[in-house]
Amino acid sequence: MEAIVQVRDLNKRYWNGRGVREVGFEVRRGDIFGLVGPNGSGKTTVLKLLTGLCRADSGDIRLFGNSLNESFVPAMERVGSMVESADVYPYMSGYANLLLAARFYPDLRPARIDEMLELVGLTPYRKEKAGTYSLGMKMRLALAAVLLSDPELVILDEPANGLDVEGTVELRQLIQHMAESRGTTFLLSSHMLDEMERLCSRIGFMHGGALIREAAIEELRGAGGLEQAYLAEIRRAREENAHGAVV
Ligand SMILES: Nc1ncnc2c1ncn2[C@@H]1O[C@H](COP(=O)(O)OP(=O)(O)OP(=O)(O)O)[C@@H](O)[C@H]1O
Repeated sequence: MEAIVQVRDLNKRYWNGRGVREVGFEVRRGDIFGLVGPNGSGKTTVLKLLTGLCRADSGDIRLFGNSLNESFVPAMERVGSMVESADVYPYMSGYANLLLAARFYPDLRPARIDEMLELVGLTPYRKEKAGTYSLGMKMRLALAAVLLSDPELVILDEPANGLDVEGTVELRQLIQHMAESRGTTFLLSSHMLDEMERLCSRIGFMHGGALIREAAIEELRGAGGLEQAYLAEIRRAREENAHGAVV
């Protein structure tokens, strides 16, 4: 399977000395790759580096084979992302928000906006100002904007944040449907281990700015599940840290 995301020796150090170091992984077409790890372990930083929201100190990022440094536009044109914020314009209706997002894609069929509103369950609220939406509804609207252009790679930071149970299940079904039917590739981060176990095909464990393990979900399920593996990995990394190992 074609590698859609290739990350090698990625380093980013913020002014306070924290960030990510020597991160490397690959995501293949149709994979649903989940990054998990404690608060501050570097998940969002990796996703920000991959979407050009911040610049790496060193390392190589390739999306669809195009280097982010050398060919940013070809690397990003088939990517949809929602990292750090699910921004919506509060004084515009849900529909108008999507209309605004659609201006970046001149070839988009107008009906696509209605389809996306239906997909994320916002059709009944399409005329209401997005400022009146709940957190979960704003998340759904932002997700609809990400999916408008039918991206081949979707990068989402904590996508289930603020979603209710039904919304979480719908999001999972939507992601799985897109991965299976269209071969859409997903790179996600989340703290919801149960959800990640149900959804993802591969998991990357982050700790202290490093990617400490990568595993197929079947391997983790066979060995007692994601939560158990997660706790064991984090404990091991902390112990190694305490003994002076670089983690
Ligand atoms: N703009 C910034 N300036 C300085 N330090 C930062 C900045 N952004 C992140 N950091 C630090 O880099 C480290 C990684 O943060 P990051 O947000 O990537 O972690 P995370 O795994 O996404 O955390 P969470 O699960 O809490 O969202 C943390 O120690 C954080 O304090």
